[in-house]
Amino acid sequence: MRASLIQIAVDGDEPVDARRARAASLVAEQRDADLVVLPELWPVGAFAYESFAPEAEELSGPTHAAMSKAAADAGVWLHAGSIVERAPDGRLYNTSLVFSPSGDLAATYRKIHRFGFDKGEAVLMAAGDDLVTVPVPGLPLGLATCYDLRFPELFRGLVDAGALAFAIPAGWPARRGAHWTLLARARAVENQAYVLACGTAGTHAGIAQAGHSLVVDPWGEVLAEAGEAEEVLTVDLDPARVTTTRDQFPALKDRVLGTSGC
Ligand SMILES: NC(=O)CCC(=O)C(=O)O
Repeated sequence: MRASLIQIAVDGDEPVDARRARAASLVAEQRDADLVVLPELWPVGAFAYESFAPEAEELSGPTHAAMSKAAADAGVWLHAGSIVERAPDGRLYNTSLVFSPSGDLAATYRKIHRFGFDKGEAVLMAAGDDLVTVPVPGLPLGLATCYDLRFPELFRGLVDAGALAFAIPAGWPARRGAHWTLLARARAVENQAYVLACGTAGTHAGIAQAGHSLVVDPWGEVLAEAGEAEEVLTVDLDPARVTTTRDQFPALKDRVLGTSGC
């Protein structure tokens, strides 16, 4: 199984429509991949809070249309990163869209842990409350978004739901780049699962992005890591590696339920 992570640059001076068209053509080029992953809120920028409401879309909006076509053109499973979703009740969500190779919307995930404490996403958006896995053949994917990476209990829940890999789109700032790589490896090691962590490059709303998208195997080894600039990271995954890791070092079986509060 080949995965491509598209670490697209999200710069404030590029119009959203132009970036959407650019992302669609980058996805459509990934015909050799089985699975393609884009970052969090790449149309608008994860820290461009003032643009959230004006650029919010319905689930069936312009990003859905462009990504559905791109997935079908390339014939890939596409985790299209996330959009600012305007729900029918008017609330905004940070919502990930996953498309099948025929371009059908296979899953959505509304980010559970919102970033910003008492401002930004945490006050502008509503929180999701559903764990989501996607039955990608051979490699069931658990979904999480950016700040979710700091909450290990979410990932345990995804493992219990059958995930062998986690897809984590992000808009992670450069100033906490060390946390990004450390936490991505930790989630892989403790859950004995692949981590596909796709961030953004560029600078928007004055926040330089970390880049450094990475793919980590179930033993915690970094298989590939991007630099700071826009880049497509391609890596071959072996789903059997998850089961052999879990069989040969069966730490997940030693969990003592009830001690973690979940
Ligand atoms: N968009 C985000 O969720 C940012 C998360 C972040 O900056 C952090 O966890 O640190």
